[in-house]
Amino acid sequence: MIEIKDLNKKFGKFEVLTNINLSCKKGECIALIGPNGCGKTTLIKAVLGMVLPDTGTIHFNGNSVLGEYLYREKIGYMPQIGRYPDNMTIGQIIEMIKKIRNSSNNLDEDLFNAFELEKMFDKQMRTLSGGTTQKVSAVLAFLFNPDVLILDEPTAGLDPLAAEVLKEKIIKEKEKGKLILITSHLLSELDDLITEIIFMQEGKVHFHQKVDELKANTGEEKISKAIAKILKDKKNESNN
Ligand SMILES: Nc1ncnc2c1ncn2[C@@H]1O[C@H](COP(=O)(O)OP(=O)(O)OP(=O)(O)O)[C@@H](O)[C@H]1O
Repeated sequence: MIEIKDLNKKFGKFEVLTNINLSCKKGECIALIGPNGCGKTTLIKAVLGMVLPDTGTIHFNGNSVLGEYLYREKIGYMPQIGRYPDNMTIGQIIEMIKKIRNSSNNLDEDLFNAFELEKMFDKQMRTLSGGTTQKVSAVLAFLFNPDVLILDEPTAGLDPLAAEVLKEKIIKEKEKGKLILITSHLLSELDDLITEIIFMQEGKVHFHQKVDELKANTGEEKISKAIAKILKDKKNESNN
């Protein structure tokens, strides 16, 4: 579904992405993880066409994304921090996006209903708490029933109940065969969610593995412990 080959990106002299090769298939829920500043958001933005790579290719359903935009209709994107016009209300934002998208897909209002945004329809965006703004971003990402969901730290700022609602929704969409790409620093949250892990470090893909293999190889049940073990083993290898 998404194929990335030999991708490189520099900001000035700073190499943000180095020789990235990845293949992401439908039906998988893939966690993109790694330390702050390792290039996760830049990689996501390259897939969305918001960052232009210096070299390398990205294909979506077999077609190069370079210079294209229609493929984005198939992607629901929840940014790390959603920015919206301050004076518009929640209702106006949602209606505006619906008009712009003019989508023939059935609307998916599960999250809109679960987060009870109807009650806040007339609230201006500038008056919203960070968590409520996140809820608006989540609703918009899922609203047009996209085949692919790219969620950049989706539960950051959400209260535990809302985070659980979102997690259940992610699982439901994965089971429908969609591809879900999710970045998170909260590894404990990913345990019952994800099928694969891409671990990035300093702009490179350190490893891309199925969760089952990762657990079997490390003998750990928890993703956080399995990753810690791999990093520790690598460190020991390079010290010897
Ligand atoms: N437009 C830009 N111009 C210059 N440098 C940038 C730009 N966007 C990102 N960077 C730099 O690229 C590096 C990777 O940033 P990126 O946001 O992709 O990291 P991340 O892995 O998503 O981090 P975090 O976990 O903190 O969200 C950082 O050093 C960042 O400062």
